[in-house]
Amino acid sequence: MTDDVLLHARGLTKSFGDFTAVDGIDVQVMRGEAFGFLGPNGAGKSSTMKMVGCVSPVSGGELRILGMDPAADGPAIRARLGVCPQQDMLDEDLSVEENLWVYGRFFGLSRREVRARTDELLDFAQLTERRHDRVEPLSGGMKRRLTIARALVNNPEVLLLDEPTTGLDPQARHVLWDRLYRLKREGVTLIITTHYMDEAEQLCDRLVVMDHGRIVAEGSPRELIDTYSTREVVELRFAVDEQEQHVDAVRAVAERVEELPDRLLVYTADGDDTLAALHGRGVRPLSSLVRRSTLEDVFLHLTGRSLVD
Ligand SMILES: Nc1ncnc2c1ncn2[C@@H]1O[C@H](COP(=O)(O)OP(=O)(O)OP(=O)(O)O)[C@@H](O)[C@H]1O
Repeated sequence: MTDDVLLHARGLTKSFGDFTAVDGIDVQVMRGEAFGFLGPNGAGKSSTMKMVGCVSPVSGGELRILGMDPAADGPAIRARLGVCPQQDMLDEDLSVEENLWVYGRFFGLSRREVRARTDELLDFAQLTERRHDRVEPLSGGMKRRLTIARALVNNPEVLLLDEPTTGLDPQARHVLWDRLYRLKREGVTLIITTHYMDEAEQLCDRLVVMDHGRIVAEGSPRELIDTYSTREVVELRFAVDEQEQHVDAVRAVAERVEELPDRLLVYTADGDDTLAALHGRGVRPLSSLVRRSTLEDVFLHLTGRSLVD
């Protein structure tokens, strides 16, 4: 294993009694990467992150972080990690800057070091003007940015982000993504869990798709889409109760069709050609939309289910 491998997992398993939440996964994350775990709720992403964050013991298999074993070297690993858990866990009665101070002191930084770092982190989190405000009334996006700033207090080499934008509105998500791009440019390795395919596509250089504790595919977003989907997808919506009667005609012109309750997804290299062929066969949907394939299509192909089910 080289120094460039920041995370190495082989057969990594997490069990809760008889239940196996993470079922023997193999993963390698390289220094400087933005690496994602994409999967629906319950896939085992948080359980994996907690083992990587050294807050939950490994049940089986091998795990090395920064070349060290969490069972033996937990504190040494944690000192070089930043962790953003799913819940912000800020001290809401303290001010923005006090939250950073408390955390810095917790990491054993001197008062002087913490204060110097605070200015930098408030600037990074775009919270300088709110530094004296109590945390409680801040928006969800601001609290998330403060949580990330707090996780950066110890200048970590790796930042773990568990569902970083869940619950945020679109604008707040984009601000947060922008901050994460910046960290990536600065060389921080990002390990991200998400059930948002657009987040995985935007942020991740490489990712694994997880389902029921297992990895079902691995690659860059582009590679996964090229391997498991077609270039384009045509979405067809029909009048109530009419979808069923068109399915055979649609299947006759496309190699793959997925039936969702409210629409048909037609997988094709060229959406406009497919629409013309459907028209020729007398298929008249209420609406049609041609779009490019996404990781959502990859997940549907691999599992037969939608990520947001
Ligand atoms: N402490 C626990 N005890 C028992 N079962 C657990 C525990 N923690 C997680 N699980 C179960 O393990 C499975 C995986 O949970 P996990 O939180 O890792 O999934 P996830 O992919 O992160 O989903 P989510 O986004 O909902 O957190 C779920 O079925 C969950 O109920």
